[in-house]
Amino acid sequence: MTFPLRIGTRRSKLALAQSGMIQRAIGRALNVPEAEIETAVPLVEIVTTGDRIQDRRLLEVGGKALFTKEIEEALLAGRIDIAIHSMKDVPAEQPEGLCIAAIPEREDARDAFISRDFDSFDALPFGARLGTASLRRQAQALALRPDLKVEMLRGNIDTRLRRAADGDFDAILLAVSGMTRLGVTDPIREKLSLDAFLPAPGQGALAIQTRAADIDADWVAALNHPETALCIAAERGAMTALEGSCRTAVGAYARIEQDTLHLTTEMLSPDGSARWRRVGDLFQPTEADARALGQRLGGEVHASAGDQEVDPATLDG
Ligand SMILES: NCc1[nH]cc(CCC(=O)O)c1CC(=O)O
Repeated sequence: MTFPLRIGTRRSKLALAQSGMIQRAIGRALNVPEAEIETAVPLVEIVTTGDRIQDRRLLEVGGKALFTKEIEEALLAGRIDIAIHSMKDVPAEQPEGLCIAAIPEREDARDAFISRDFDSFDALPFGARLGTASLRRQAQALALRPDLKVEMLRGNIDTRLRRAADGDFDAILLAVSGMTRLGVTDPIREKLSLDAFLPAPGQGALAIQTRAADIDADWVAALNHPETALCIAAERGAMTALEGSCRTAVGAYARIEQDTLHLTTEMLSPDGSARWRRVGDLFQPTEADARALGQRLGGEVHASAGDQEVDPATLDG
């Protein structure tokens, strides 16, 4: 790989924060002097169709692909060399010619409880208003507290935090990782348990996307965190089998302890009244083993949930 190594990024604060982190990590891995990083590993800002569209309904029709299309085109056309995505927003299949070359060490995978007036999820009063755009978080919250009134909360992290601070909701839920990367952790009142709020597949991890031909580039191995990659293989195996998307209440979380990978995966009905969960272990798995475990457990969950597929509601995250 020759310099410059151009990182394509959206202009959102979160995208810029994530791209900046990876820019510095690549600089360190390739021994680029601090003063030369901006020229050796430049950030190239790309405005996507998703960023341009103001109309919510059009965004819902186009889906998340609207936020990645121009970036992937720029990779394929050779205008940029690297793109960084939140793993949980990356679809199961990569476009022809592109790949996820590296997965850096995962941040905290938990969901955060944010509230102006209440210290914890359990402290919410009867009938409290909870803001989220995620069907998974809605279902998991209602499974514990069917009395809560779940309301749609859209927008970027700053917008959502402002609405929580304004008291538009009694509480909101966001990924700890996004807030940490933005450097705004003060509003977190509680980090929710991984068991009750089993995260979305890939939550807290980043995906480093390149052209398939660059998969063995020298910086790739330096950025990849093998344990995280194993966990993500398991979680995304489950996601694929569950046909998980932003429109289903699906969770999957894997961790490695003493060489053993532990995977939990589940699906819930949107109102949280039904929950199908499987757990499994593998000792010293390869990525293919981890993916196969995920597919098997996800397939079992999918089979148990049967026809009770969740309604394709207009929720995401
Ligand atoms: N659905 C939006 C989204 N996609 C990625 C993140 C940040 C968390 C991550 O990196 O996994 C968020 C915000 C959130 O869920 O709070």
